[in-house]
Amino acid sequence: MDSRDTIGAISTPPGSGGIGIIRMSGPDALAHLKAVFQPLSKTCSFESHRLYYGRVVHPDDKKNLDEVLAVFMAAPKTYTREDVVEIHCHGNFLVLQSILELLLNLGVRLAAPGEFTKLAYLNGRIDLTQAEAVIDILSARTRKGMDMALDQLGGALYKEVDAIRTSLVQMRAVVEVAIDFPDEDVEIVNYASLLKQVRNEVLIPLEKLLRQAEAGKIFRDGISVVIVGLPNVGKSSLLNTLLQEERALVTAIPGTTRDTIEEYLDIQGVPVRIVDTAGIRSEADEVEKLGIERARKQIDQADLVLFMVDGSRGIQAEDRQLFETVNHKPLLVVSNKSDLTSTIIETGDLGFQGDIHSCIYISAKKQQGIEELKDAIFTNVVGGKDQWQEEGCVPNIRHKAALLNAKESVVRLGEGLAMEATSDLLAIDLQDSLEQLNDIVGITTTEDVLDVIFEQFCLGK
Ligand SMILES: Nc1nc2c(c(=O)[nH]1)N(C=O)[C@@H](CNc1ccc(C(=O)N[C@@H](CCC(=O)O)C(=O)O)cc1)CN2
Ligand SMILES: Nc1nc2c(ncn2[C@@H]2O[C@H](COP(=O)(O)OP(=O)(O)OP(=O)(O)O)[C@@H](O)[C@H]2O)c(=O)[nH]1
Ligand SMILES: [Mg+2]
Repeated sequence: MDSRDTIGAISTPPGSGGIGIIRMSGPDALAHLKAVFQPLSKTCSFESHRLYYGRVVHPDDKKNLDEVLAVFMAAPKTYTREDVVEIHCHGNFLVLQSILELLLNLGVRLAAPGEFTKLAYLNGRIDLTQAEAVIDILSARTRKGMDMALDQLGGALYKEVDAIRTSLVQMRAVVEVAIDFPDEDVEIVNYASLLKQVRNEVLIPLEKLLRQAEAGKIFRDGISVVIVGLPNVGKSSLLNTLLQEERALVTAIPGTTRDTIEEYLDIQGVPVRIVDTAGIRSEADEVEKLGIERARKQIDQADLVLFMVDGSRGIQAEDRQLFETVNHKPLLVVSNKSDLTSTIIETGDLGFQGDIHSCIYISAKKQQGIEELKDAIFTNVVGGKDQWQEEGCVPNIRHKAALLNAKESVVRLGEGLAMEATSDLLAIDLQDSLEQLNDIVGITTTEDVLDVIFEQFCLGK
């Protein structure tokens, strides 16, 4: 990436919206704006961080491309720390494309996905965890996920990792003095106090972050829940009730759902991908058979299976046969149509080993028992509400891998201190753990890791 060129992109999603924004960053951003922008006020001096009203006009034929608001933001107080220009157009993708094309013809380079945010990171406005938080914000599917990402964007994770880093740097200085003056009479390394510092300032905070990564994982990554059962038990009705929307066709004819249907749901902050499937039966036509194949694939990938039976009919031989084929997955038995009769479903009769809470009685049609079902899903995947007591930032999978490596070195360091090992040995473990933490915040992160991170962005961010 040549820091001297000026990049540009459409920063709003394709499609129509109220406003669409084109963004440029780089030393020529203002010159390019001046080339295409015709102010409608007499006093347009492009003062930094001021919106100006005007038109974008083609420099050659003076064709009016749109009525816009434009802003110039002078470096370094900008998103990228370079000069930034935004042109706020009407939210029509054709308008945005023609203006972007004009700018590209003037010499602007089309930005790579995430390049604006990468500049913000490379120019030191944010650290790598904050850049990653921007991705999480764009992809958050629940308010809780959003809140977690905003905390991280605010530097919550950076601060915790940085505090541990500071402590390691301090200890390294002590140990290095000892390496430089090996014959010093006074004992430079106080093993007992260093050991205490390692435990309190490094090991305990590392373990806390690792616990938070584990507990928060579900809110970050979400889960996949698939509704499985014989035809006509009410699977699609449940999907519709959960979504509060007539998403799937519901009829009294068995075999209504042919393809799998997936949607997203927020269950107490957990992003849940919920999949409705074709009812599974042996005598199925060609199309239905393909649907059943798809259902099987979804079951394989699912974190949780909702095994639905028609409670008004009780458990049938076919239910039992189907159950055997999904019994290896984590599952909840859902007895539907509780509005008709209140048969007690013996989950043992299915061959189910779970506890009695594993059968939930609902009426998808009358919307009864739905909250209980959501609670059961939440408890099943989070393992009871008590486990999510700890607040605080949630390291992602990349951070977690580095934290585990850091912990390994720190444990070794602790052992070294307990044995009063030589300073150069201690220094190696100190350095190893420090490097892992440097990787998290992006001090020493390699180019290929950065590529993987910033490729996840969409264009214009
Ligand atoms: N129009 C618009 N809206 C937007 C953004 C944007 O770039 N443009 N954002 C981004 O995509 C987000 C806001 N994030 C931003 C973060 C930092 C700065 C920024 O200029 N920071 C300067 C301080 C500016 C000041 O103090 O006035 C800095 O940190 O030095 C701007 C936007 C969401 N909304
Ligand atoms: N009384 C009653 N009827 C229900 C309930 N849920 C679904 N039904 C009815 O059961 C029939 C089948 O419902 P669907 O939701 O289409 O069942 P499905 O499991 O998706 O069926 P397939 O797609 O064919 O596998 C429809 O006539 C629904 O109105 C319920 O809770 N109570
Ligand atoms: Mg259906």
